[in-house]
Amino acid sequence: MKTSSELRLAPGTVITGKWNRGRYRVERLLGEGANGKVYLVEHSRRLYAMKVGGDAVDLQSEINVLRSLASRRRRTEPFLLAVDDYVHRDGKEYPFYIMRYVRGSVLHEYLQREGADWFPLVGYNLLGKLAELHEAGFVFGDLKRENVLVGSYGRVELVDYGGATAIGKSVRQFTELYDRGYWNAGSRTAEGTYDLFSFAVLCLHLFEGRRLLQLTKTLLPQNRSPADLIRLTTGHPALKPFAGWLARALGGEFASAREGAAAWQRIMYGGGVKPARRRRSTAGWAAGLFACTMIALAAAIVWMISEGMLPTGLS
Ligand SMILES: Nc1ncnc2c1ncn2[C@@H]1O[C@H](COP(=O)(O)OP(=O)(O)OP(=O)(O)O)[C@@H](O)[C@H]1O
Repeated sequence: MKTSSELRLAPGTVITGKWNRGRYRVERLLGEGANGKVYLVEHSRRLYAMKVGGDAVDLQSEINVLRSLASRRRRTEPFLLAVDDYVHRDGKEYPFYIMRYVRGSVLHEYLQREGADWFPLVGYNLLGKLAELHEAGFVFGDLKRENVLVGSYGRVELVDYGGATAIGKSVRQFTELYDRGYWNAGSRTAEGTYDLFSFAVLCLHLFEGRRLLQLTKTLLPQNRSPADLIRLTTGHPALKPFAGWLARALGGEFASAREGAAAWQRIMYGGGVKPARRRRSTAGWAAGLFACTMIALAAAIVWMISEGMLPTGLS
Protein backbone atom coordinates (compact mmCIF):
# COMPACT_ATOMS: atom_id res chain seq x y z
CA MET A 1 0.00 0.00 0.00
CA LYS A 2 1.17 3.52 -0.78
CA THR A 3 0.22 6.73 0.96
CA SER A 4 -2.59 8.84 -0.45
CA SER A 5 -0.45 11.99 -0.28
CA GLU A 6 1.07 10.88 -3.58
CA LEU A 7 -2.37 10.41 -5.07
CA ARG A 8 -4.35 13.24 -6.64
CA LEU A 9 -7.65 12.32 -8.17
CA ALA A 10 -8.88 14.76 -10.79
CA PRO A 11 -12.62 15.45 -11.12
CA GLY A 12 -14.10 12.90 -13.53
CA THR A 13 -11.75 10.08 -12.51
CA VAL A 14 -13.64 6.81 -12.05
CA ILE A 15 -12.46 4.62 -9.17
CA THR A 16 -13.38 0.95 -9.23
CA GLY A 17 -13.05 -1.04 -6.00
CA LYS A 18 -10.73 -4.02 -6.32
CA TRP A 19 -12.91 -6.33 -4.24
CA ASN A 20 -16.51 -5.16 -4.53
CA ARG A 21 -16.21 -3.63 -8.03
CA GLY A 22 -18.20 -0.54 -6.96
CA ARG A 23 -17.63 2.41 -9.34
CA TYR A 24 -17.24 5.91 -7.94
CA ARG A 25 -16.85 9.04 -10.05
CA VAL A 26 -14.78 11.79 -8.42
CA GLU A 27 -16.56 15.17 -8.33
CA ARG A 28 -14.09 17.20 -6.26
CA LEU A 29 -11.77 17.22 -3.26
CA LEU A 30 -13.67 17.96 -0.02
CA GLY A 31 -10.72 18.20 2.30
CA GLU A 32 -7.45 16.66 3.31
CA GLY A 33 -5.55 16.07 6.50
CA ALA A 34 -2.95 13.93 8.16
CA ASN A 35 -4.93 10.72 7.65
CA GLY A 36 -5.88 11.05 4.02
CA LYS A 37 -7.89 12.89 1.40
CA VAL A 38 -11.66 13.09 1.27
CA TYR A 39 -13.39 13.38 -2.11
CA LEU A 40 -16.99 13.96 -3.09
CA VAL A 41 -17.93 11.04 -5.37
CA GLU A 42 -20.98 9.96 -7.33
CA HIS A 43 -22.20 6.36 -7.27
CA SER A 44 -25.52 5.14 -8.72
CA ARG A 45 -26.65 8.79 -9.10
CA ARG A 46 -26.07 9.57 -5.43
CA LEU A 47 -23.33 11.58 -3.77
CA TYR A 48 -20.99 10.10 -1.17
CA ALA A 49 -17.73 11.04 0.52
CA MET A 50 -14.70 8.84 -0.15
CA LYS A 51 -11.71 8.84 2.16
CA VAL A 52 -8.51 7.58 0.60
CA GLY A 53 -6.28 6.65 3.48
CA GLY A 54 -2.80 7.94 4.10
CA ASP A 55 -1.93 4.92 6.14
CA ALA A 56 -3.67 1.55 5.85
CA VAL A 57 -3.39 0.86 9.60
CA ASP A 58 -4.82 4.27 10.60
CA LEU A 59 -7.60 3.94 8.07
CA GLN A 60 -8.40 0.43 9.30
CA SER A 61 -8.81 1.66 12.86
CA GLU A 62 -11.24 4.38 11.67
CA ILE A 63 -13.15 1.72 9.76
CA ASN A 64 -13.34 -0.49 12.86
CA VAL A 65 -14.93 2.34 14.85
CA LEU A 66 -17.41 3.14 12.07
CA ARG A 67 -18.34 -0.55 11.71
CA SER A 68 -18.96 -0.84 15.38
CA LEU A 69 -21.18 2.27 15.28
CA ALA A 70 -23.07 0.93 12.24
CA SER A 71 -23.90 -2.28 14.09
CA ARG A 72 -25.61 -0.17 16.80
CA ARG A 73 -27.45 2.29 14.53
CA ARG A 74 -29.54 -0.23 12.66
CA ARG A 75 -32.52 2.03 12.23
CA THR A 76 -30.68 5.01 10.72
CA GLU A 77 -28.85 5.22 7.42
CA PRO A 78 -25.33 3.90 8.05
CA PHE A 79 -22.43 6.34 7.93
CA LEU A 80 -19.97 3.78 6.57
CA LEU A 81 -21.14 2.32 3.25
CA ALA A 82 -18.23 0.45 1.66
CA VAL A 83 -14.58 -0.41 2.23
CA ASP A 84 -12.26 -1.35 -0.62
CA ASP A 85 -8.89 -0.84 -2.32
CA TYR A 86 -8.19 1.14 -5.43
CA VAL A 87 -5.55 -0.13 -7.85
CA HIS A 88 -4.00 2.74 -9.74
CA ARG A 89 -2.99 2.15 -13.35
CA ASP A 90 0.68 2.21 -12.25
CA GLY A 91 -0.08 -0.84 -10.06
CA LYS A 92 -0.03 0.95 -6.67
CA GLU A 93 -2.86 0.19 -4.26
CA TYR A 94 -4.70 2.71 -2.09
CA PRO A 95 -7.19 1.73 0.64
CA PHE A 96 -10.42 3.75 0.75
CA TYR A 97 -13.82 3.80 2.34
CA ILE A 98 -17.12 5.32 1.30
CA MET A 99 -19.23 7.21 3.82
CA ARG A 100 -22.37 9.31 3.81
CA TYR A 101 -21.75 12.75 2.33
CA VAL A 102 -22.55 15.35 4.95
CA ARG A 103 -23.94 18.48 3.29
CA GLY A 104 -22.90 20.99 5.84
CA SER A 105 -20.36 23.43 7.12
CA VAL A 106 -17.71 23.12 9.76
CA LEU A 107 -19.07 24.20 13.14
CA HIS A 108 -17.64 27.73 13.42
CA GLU A 109 -18.67 28.64 9.86
CA TYR A 110 -22.19 27.35 10.49
CA LEU A 111 -22.57 29.51 13.61
CA GLN A 112 -21.10 32.53 11.85
CA ARG A 113 -23.63 32.15 9.03
CA GLU A 114 -26.75 31.07 10.95
CA GLY A 115 -26.10 32.93 14.21
CA ALA A 116 -25.13 32.07 17.77
CA ASP A 117 -28.80 31.26 18.58
CA TRP A 118 -28.06 27.84 17.08
CA PHE A 119 -25.25 27.11 19.54
CA PRO A 120 -27.39 25.48 22.30
CA LEU A 121 -29.12 23.09 19.88
CA VAL A 122 -25.95 22.23 17.96
CA GLY A 123 -24.12 21.70 21.28
CA TYR A 124 -26.88 19.39 22.45
CA ASN A 125 -26.80 17.39 19.21
CA LEU A 126 -23.03 17.10 19.43
CA LEU A 127 -23.26 15.81 23.00
CA GLY A 128 -25.74 13.21 21.75
CA LYS A 129 -23.24 12.07 19.11
CA LEU A 130 -20.50 11.77 21.71
CA ALA A 131 -22.78 9.83 24.05
CA GLU A 132 -23.63 7.40 21.25
CA LEU A 133 -19.93 6.87 20.50
CA HIS A 134 -19.07 6.33 24.17
CA GLU A 135 -21.88 3.84 24.52
CA ALA A 136 -20.35 1.94 21.57
CA GLY A 137 -17.08 1.72 23.58
CA PHE A 138 -15.00 4.54 22.06
CA VAL A 139 -14.05 8.11 22.78
CA PHE A 140 -13.64 10.49 19.85
CA GLY A 141 -10.27 11.82 21.05
CA ASP A 142 -9.61 14.55 18.50
CA LEU A 143 -12.67 16.73 18.96
CA LYS A 144 -12.18 20.14 17.35
CA ARG A 145 -14.14 22.65 15.25
CA GLU A 146 -13.01 21.17 11.91
CA ASN A 147 -14.24 17.68 12.84
CA VAL A 148 -17.82 18.73 13.45
CA LEU A 149 -19.99 19.25 10.38
CA VAL A 150 -23.38 20.86 10.80
CA GLY A 151 -26.18 20.39 8.30
CA SER A 152 -29.65 21.88 8.03
CA TYR A 153 -31.55 22.61 11.25
CA GLY A 154 -28.45 22.07 13.38
CA ARG A 155 -27.96 18.39 12.56
CA VAL A 156 -24.48 17.35 13.59
CA GLU A 157 -22.10 14.77 12.18
CA LEU A 158 -18.64 13.95 13.46
CA VAL A 159 -16.05 13.36 10.76
CA ASP A 160 -12.52 12.02 11.06
CA TYR A 161 -12.57 9.08 13.42
CA GLY A 162 -8.74 8.89 13.23
CA GLY A 163 -8.46 9.76 16.93
CA ALA A 164 -11.24 7.44 18.11
CA THR A 165 -9.86 5.16 20.82
CA ALA A 166 -11.29 2.19 22.67
CA ILE A 167 -12.27 3.21 26.20
CA GLY A 168 -9.48 2.59 28.69
CA LYS A 169 -6.61 2.90 26.17
CA SER A 170 -4.41 5.95 25.67
CA VAL A 171 -5.96 8.53 23.29
CA ARG A 172 -4.46 7.91 19.84
CA GLN A 173 -4.58 11.35 18.29
CA PHE A 174 -5.42 14.74 19.76
CA THR A 175 -4.99 18.47 19.20
CA GLU A 176 -3.06 20.21 22.01
CA LEU A 177 -5.50 23.07 22.54
CA TYR A 178 -8.35 20.63 23.26
CA ASP A 179 -6.30 18.10 25.23
CA ARG A 180 -6.85 17.91 28.99
CA GLY A 181 -3.25 16.71 29.45
CA TYR A 182 -2.05 19.98 27.91
CA TRP A 183 -4.12 21.93 30.46
CA ASN A 184 -2.93 19.78 33.41
CA ALA A 185 -6.52 18.71 33.91
CA GLY A 186 -6.15 14.94 33.76
CA SER A 187 -4.70 12.00 31.91
CA ARG A 188 -4.92 11.04 28.23
CA THR A 189 -6.79 7.86 29.09
CA ALA A 190 -9.74 7.37 26.76
CA GLU A 191 -12.79 7.97 28.94
CA GLY A 192 -15.98 9.97 28.44
CA THR A 193 -14.69 12.86 30.53
CA TYR A 194 -11.81 13.31 28.05
CA ASP A 195 -14.23 14.19 25.22
CA LEU A 196 -16.37 16.35 27.50
CA PHE A 197 -13.30 18.39 28.43
CA SER A 198 -12.54 18.88 24.70
CA PHE A 199 -16.19 19.77 24.10
CA ALA A 200 -15.94 22.54 26.72
CA VAL A 201 -12.74 23.90 25.14
CA LEU A 202 -14.48 23.76 21.77
CA CYS A 203 -17.25 26.01 23.16
CA LEU A 204 -14.64 28.46 24.43
CA HIS A 205 -12.83 28.34 21.09
CA LEU A 206 -16.07 29.28 19.32
CA PHE A 207 -16.79 32.41 21.35
CA GLU A 208 -13.61 33.30 23.24
CA GLY A 209 -11.06 32.15 20.67
CA ARG A 210 -8.78 35.17 21.00
CA ARG A 211 -8.54 34.99 24.80
CA LEU A 212 -8.13 31.20 24.68
CA LEU A 213 -5.23 31.37 22.23
CA GLN A 214 -3.72 34.19 24.29
CA LEU A 215 -3.58 31.82 27.29
CA THR A 216 -1.60 29.28 25.27
CA LYS A 217 0.95 31.98 24.49
CA THR A 218 1.32 33.50 27.93
CA LEU A 219 1.08 30.60 30.40
CA LEU A 220 4.08 28.41 31.15
CA PRO A 221 3.25 24.71 30.63
CA GLN A 222 3.36 23.95 34.37
CA ASN A 223 1.01 26.89 35.10
CA ARG A 224 -1.79 25.90 32.70
CA SER A 225 -4.87 24.83 34.59
CA PRO A 226 -8.61 24.29 34.08
CA ALA A 227 -9.19 27.33 36.33
CA ASP A 228 -7.83 29.55 33.54
CA LEU A 229 -10.39 28.06 31.18
CA ILE A 230 -13.22 28.35 33.68
CA ARG A 231 -12.56 32.11 33.88
CA LEU A 232 -13.40 32.35 30.16
CA THR A 233 -16.83 30.79 30.53
CA THR A 234 -18.68 33.89 31.75
CA GLY A 235 -17.50 36.54 29.29
CA HIS A 236 -19.60 35.90 26.20
CA PRO A 237 -23.44 36.07 26.26
CA ALA A 238 -23.72 32.79 24.31
CA LEU A 239 -21.63 30.95 26.90
CA LYS A 240 -23.00 32.60 30.05
CA PRO A 241 -26.07 30.33 30.54
CA PHE A 242 -23.75 27.33 30.18
CA ALA A 243 -20.94 28.63 32.43
CA GLY A 244 -21.79 26.22 35.27
CA TRP A 245 -22.07 23.31 32.83
CA LEU A 246 -18.72 24.18 31.24
CA ALA A 247 -17.02 24.39 34.64
CA ARG A 248 -18.32 20.90 35.47
CA ALA A 249 -17.09 19.49 32.14
CA LEU A 250 -13.68 21.12 32.59
CA GLY A 251 -13.52 19.63 36.09
CA GLY A 252 -14.43 16.13 34.84
CA GLU A 253 -17.60 16.07 36.93
CA PHE A 254 -20.07 14.44 34.54
CA ALA A 255 -20.36 10.69 34.89
CA SER A 256 -21.12 10.34 31.17
CA ALA A 257 -21.81 12.35 28.03
CA ARG A 258 -25.46 11.25 28.32
CA GLU A 259 -25.64 12.88 31.76
CA GLY A 260 -23.88 15.96 30.35
CA ALA A 261 -26.39 16.12 27.47
CA ALA A 262 -29.35 15.92 29.88
CA ALA A 263 -27.90 18.76 31.99
CA TRP A 264 -27.31 20.83 28.82
CA GLN A 265 -30.90 20.26 27.74
CA ARG A 266 -32.23 21.43 31.11
CA ILE A 267 -30.35 24.71 30.61
CA MET A 268 -31.73 25.05 27.07
CA TYR A 269 -35.32 24.73 28.22
CA GLY A 270 -34.90 26.41 31.58
CA GLY A 271 -35.25 29.94 30.15
CA GLY A 272 -32.54 32.47 29.48
CA VAL A 273 -31.58 30.79 26.21
CA LYS A 274 -32.95 32.21 22.96
CA PRO A 275 -34.48 29.54 20.70
CA ALA A 276 -32.77 29.05 17.32
CA ARG A 277 -34.43 30.61 14.32
CA ARG A 278 -33.49 30.28 10.68
CA ARG A 279 -32.21 33.52 9.25
CA ARG A 280 -34.27 34.73 6.33
CA SER A 281 -32.17 35.94 3.46
CA THR A 282 -32.69 39.39 1.94
CA ALA A 283 -34.04 37.66 -1.15
CA GLY A 284 -36.58 35.84 1.07
CA TRP A 285 -37.74 39.10 2.65
CA ALA A 286 -37.99 40.80 -0.74
CA ALA A 287 -40.04 37.90 -2.16
CA GLY A 288 -42.34 37.97 0.90
CA LEU A 289 -42.87 41.72 0.59
CA PHE A 290 -43.56 41.44 -3.13
CA ALA A 291 -46.16 38.66 -2.54
CA CYS A 292 -47.94 40.77 0.13
CA THR A 293 -48.03 43.79 -2.18
CA MET A 294 -49.51 41.70 -5.00
CA ILE A 295 -52.22 40.24 -2.73
CA ALA A 296 -53.16 43.75 -1.49
CA LEU A 297 -53.29 45.06 -5.07
CA ALA A 298 -55.48 42.15 -6.23
CA ALA A 299 -57.86 42.70 -3.26
CA ALA A 300 -58.09 46.43 -4.11
CA ILE A 301 -58.90 45.69 -7.77
CA VAL A 302 -61.64 43.17 -6.81
CA TRP A 303 -63.16 45.72 -4.39
CA MET A 304 -63.07 48.54 -6.97
CA ILE A 305 -64.74 46.28 -9.58
CA SER A 306 -67.44 45.24 -7.10
CA GLU A 307 -68.03 48.93 -6.27
CA GLY A 308 -68.35 49.73 -10.01
CA MET A 309 -65.29 51.94 -9.87
CA LEU A 310 -63.52 50.05 -12.68
CA PRO A 311 -64.89 48.86 -16.03
CA THR A 312 -65.21 45.05 -16.09
CA GLY A 313 -65.16 44.74 -19.89
CA LEU A 314 -65.71 46.51 -23.18
CA SER A 315 -69.36 45.58 -23.73
N1 LIG B 1 -18.53 12.55 5.23
C1 LIG B 1 -18.09 13.75 4.87
N2 LIG B 1 -18.91 14.61 4.22
C2 LIG B 1 -18.49 15.83 3.85
N3 LIG B 1 -17.24 16.31 4.08
C3 LIG B 1 -16.36 15.50 4.71
C4 LIG B 1 -16.73 14.20 5.14
N4 LIG B 1 -15.66 13.64 5.75
C5 LIG B 1 -14.68 14.55 5.70
N5 LIG B 1 -15.08 15.68 5.08
C6 LIG B 1 -14.27 16.89 4.83
O1 LIG B 1 -12.93 16.52 4.61
C7 LIG B 1 -12.06 17.12 5.60
C8 LIG B 1 -10.91 16.17 5.91
O2 LIG B 1 -11.43 14.94 6.42
P1 LIG B 1 -10.78 14.23 7.68
O3 LIG B 1 -10.79 15.20 8.82
O4 LIG B 1 -11.45 12.92 7.87
O5 LIG B 1 -9.29 14.00 7.19
P2 LIG B 1 -8.00 13.72 8.08
O6 LIG B 1 -6.89 13.41 7.14
O7 LIG B 1 -8.29 12.64 9.07
O8 LIG B 1 -7.79 15.12 8.81
P3 LIG B 1 -6.92 15.47 10.12
O9 LIG B 1 -5.57 15.91 9.64
O10 LIG B 1 -7.70 16.61 10.75
O11 LIG B 1 -6.85 14.27 10.99
C9 LIG B 1 -12.99 17.43 6.77
O12 LIG B 1 -12.52 18.50 7.56
C10 LIG B 1 -14.30 17.78 6.06
O13 LIG B 1 -14.29 19.13 5.64
